[in-house]
Amino acid sequence: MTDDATDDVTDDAHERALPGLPAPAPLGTSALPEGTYDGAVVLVTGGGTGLGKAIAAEFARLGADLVIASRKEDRLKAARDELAGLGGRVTAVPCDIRDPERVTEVFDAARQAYGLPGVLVNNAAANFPVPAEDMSPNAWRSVVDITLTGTFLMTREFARRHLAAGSPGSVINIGASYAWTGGPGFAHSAAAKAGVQSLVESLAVEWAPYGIQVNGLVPGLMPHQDMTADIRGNLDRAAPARGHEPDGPRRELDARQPALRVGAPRELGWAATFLASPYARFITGHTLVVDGANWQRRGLVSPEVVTVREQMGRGPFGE
Ligand SMILES: CCCCCCCCC/C=C/C(=O)SCCNC(=O)CCNC(=O)[C@H](O)C(C)(C)COP(=O)(O)OP(=O)(O)OC[C@H]1O[C@@H](n2cnc3c(N)ncnc32)[C@H](O)[C@@H]1OP(=O)(O)O
Ligand SMILES: NC(=O)C1=CN([C@@H]2O[C@H](COP(=O)(O)OP(=O)(O)OC[C@H]3O[C@@H](n4cnc5c(N)ncnc54)[C@H](OP(=O)(O)O)[C@@H]3O)[C@@H](O)[C@H]2O)C=CC1
Repeated sequence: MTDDATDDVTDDAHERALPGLPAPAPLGTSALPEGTYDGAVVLVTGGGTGLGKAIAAEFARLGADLVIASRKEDRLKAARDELAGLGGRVTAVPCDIRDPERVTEVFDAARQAYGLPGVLVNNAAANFPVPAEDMSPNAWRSVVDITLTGTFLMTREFARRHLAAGSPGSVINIGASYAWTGGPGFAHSAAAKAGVQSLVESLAVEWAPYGIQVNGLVPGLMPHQDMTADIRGNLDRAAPARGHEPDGPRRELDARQPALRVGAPRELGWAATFLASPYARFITGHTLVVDGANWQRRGLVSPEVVTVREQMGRGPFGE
């Protein structure tokens, strides 16, 4: 199984003789002992694509049985076959996390296959760039319902079942740093991710007495082949490709990160396997950011202001 991001420092970094942050360890290696997740069941929403699949892969390498859940059955099945090659068993369950009944069914299917998942990774989310003044009520609802309400429904079901069973569990919510900074052009997603962040802090306290950990995990820019056309288009506008390797490494993206490289999806997977492991049992209510310090990069004088409409190549409002 591959992950898409480059391990190399950029051409720009070479030109400027700066190394940037070191490349990650090779795909397929792990800091955790072999078999750390033997006998564990890990449920990953959106585990059929992108970062969710990369997270699922790292749990699988350490012995976990996986349940992956999302709406599109074809992608889920392809990912199931790919992930099964890593050792553990994998079950794919079609589910729209906005629907509480479907959410119940995912947990029923997981229990039937392997038992109650001990780890839940709330990775599924929705996002597309749109100026706020153009956003329809349904566009807002769709992103907030998937990203925030879906995360809550999954987490609530997970906790109810663990509370009833008297068993411990670990929840990891995948966030985004614009929960803290705001996300111009992504007002719906940024607001939803701020809500997801808040859930981490509320629920960690509420459920620690029962043995349930709730943590956040925030990826920086981690391009992958499953990125939606909308998000990819946004990146292309922000950092135009230099004209070759359309699906290859994007060195112009690397040059815009303090690390002088984007993140590799496996770097997020490694962080997730640590947070849910026996070596992180006193960590709860915490959000770990895996972004090479990109979100702290700002100054009193920043690049010239370009409105979201201009960034998106849209005309003036109302025309
Ligand atoms: C600053 C830092 C930078 C950083 C930049 C990098 C960002 C990093 C952070 C990344 C965060 C992520 O979550 S990345 C994850 C991205 N992945 C995904 O989004 C995958 C899932 N997405 C989807 O399935 C779809 O995109 C989505 C629309 C959200 C959900 O599908 P649904 O079937 O529920 O909804 P639909 O019925 O199709 O559409 C619902 C409404 O949304 C509207 N809508 C849909 N796409 C639209 C669009 N592009 N522009 C406007 N409006 C849109 C439709 O017209 C509908 O409104 P009406 O016409 O009024 O009815
Ligand atoms: N890639 C990046 O650089 C960054 C990503 N993130 C976060 O990382 C996470 C993964 O993003 P990424 O892998 O890039 O994006 P993807 O678009 O690849 O993943 C989104 C996943 O969510 C699933 N999903 C969407 N809607 C629903 C729904 N209603 N019910 C169930 N599943 C759903 C999709 O599957 P399906 O369509 O089959 O339902 C898909 O597998 C997200 O939380 C995102 O916000 C944050 C910052 C940066």
